[in-house]
Amino acid sequence: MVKEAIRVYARVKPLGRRQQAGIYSIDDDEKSLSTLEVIVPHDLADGVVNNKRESYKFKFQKIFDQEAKQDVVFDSIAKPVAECVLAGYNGTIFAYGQTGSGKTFTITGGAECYSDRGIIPRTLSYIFDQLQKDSSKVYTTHVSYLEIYNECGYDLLDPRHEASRLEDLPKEPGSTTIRRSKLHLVDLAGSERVAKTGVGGQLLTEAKYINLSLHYLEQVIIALAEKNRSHIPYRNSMMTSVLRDSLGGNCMTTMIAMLSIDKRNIDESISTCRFAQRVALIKNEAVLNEEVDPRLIIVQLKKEIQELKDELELVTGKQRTSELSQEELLQ
Ligand SMILES: Nc1ncnc2c1ncn2[C@@H]1O[C@H](COP(=O)(O)OP(=O)(O)OP(=O)(O)O)[C@@H](O)[C@H]1O
Repeated sequence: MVKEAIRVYARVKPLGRRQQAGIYSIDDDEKSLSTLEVIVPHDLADGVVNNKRESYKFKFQKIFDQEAKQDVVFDSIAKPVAECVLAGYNGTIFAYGQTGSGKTFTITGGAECYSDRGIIPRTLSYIFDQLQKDSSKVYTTHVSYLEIYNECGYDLLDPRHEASRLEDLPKEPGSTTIRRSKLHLVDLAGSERVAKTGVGGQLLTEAKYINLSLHYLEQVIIALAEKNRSHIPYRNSMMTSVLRDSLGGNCMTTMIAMLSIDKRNIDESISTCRFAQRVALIKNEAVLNEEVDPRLIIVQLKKEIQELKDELELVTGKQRTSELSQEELLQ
């Protein structure tokens, strides 16, 4: 069993041409955790004397700055998780942050050039490369691509694109393998509050669902970070039900906090960092998912029975039939 806290990384999205950077600094220590310091200057509109905090410091496993390329992010964050999955542990990587902070770019990738591909394509090709190299084992893989929209699940690999209930969505069972592991690569919805989005109609309904499911995710995180909490409210939303194992369970989990250091988005970035610090308190216990395969046991038992039958026939000279007698059938 491997007991370790959820690993929390941060990635700073490059500034757009018209954006102005807020004041921040990164203290990237190779040997220990990295620190992000965000400075929010006092606003004179709040009065000359005010006690608002000016400097906020947050610790991360590592912080990827605006220059960080996709291959570096994959090597540091996703490769170790893929290695664990190949060894038989469950793994999850999820990206959290406000709209436009780079979650999809990091998890799926950008469409402009091949080197912009993100964690999903890189992890899949890495896993399949490793499977091909290892001829000593038999591997079975199941892939599902799930979208949760307004509390309904959609299997994106199913051309019918119909809404499904959680029980009906494809699972990754792997029941014929001896070691089975699940890998979740998750791109969450934007984390900003409904009030800030200023939308109505269908978009408002969507924003409310997003807020609600992120709210339930937050509740689960808070409950998990508290010591001695016996009830964790996983069943409140589809997302927390799906991620149940990944959060506070049998999984090696990694979170990427996506930060936009544009001046206007500093408040949202600070709230993303606060959320990340709570997530970093959660400890998961990953166990090797090793089990005896019932199909292999049946094959082994059949072989043993045949050998015993042959032996008996040799000793008694009588051939035994496997057909049941009338008496046995009636029992
Ligand atoms: N590290 C990066 N380098 C270059 N471009 C980036 C980077 N991160 C994000 N972008 C670009 O910024 C834009 C917004 O990013 P993205 O769509 O990934 O945000 P998001 O957090 O997934 O937003 P939403 O919550 O709306 O899904 C995209 O055009 C994306 O290509």
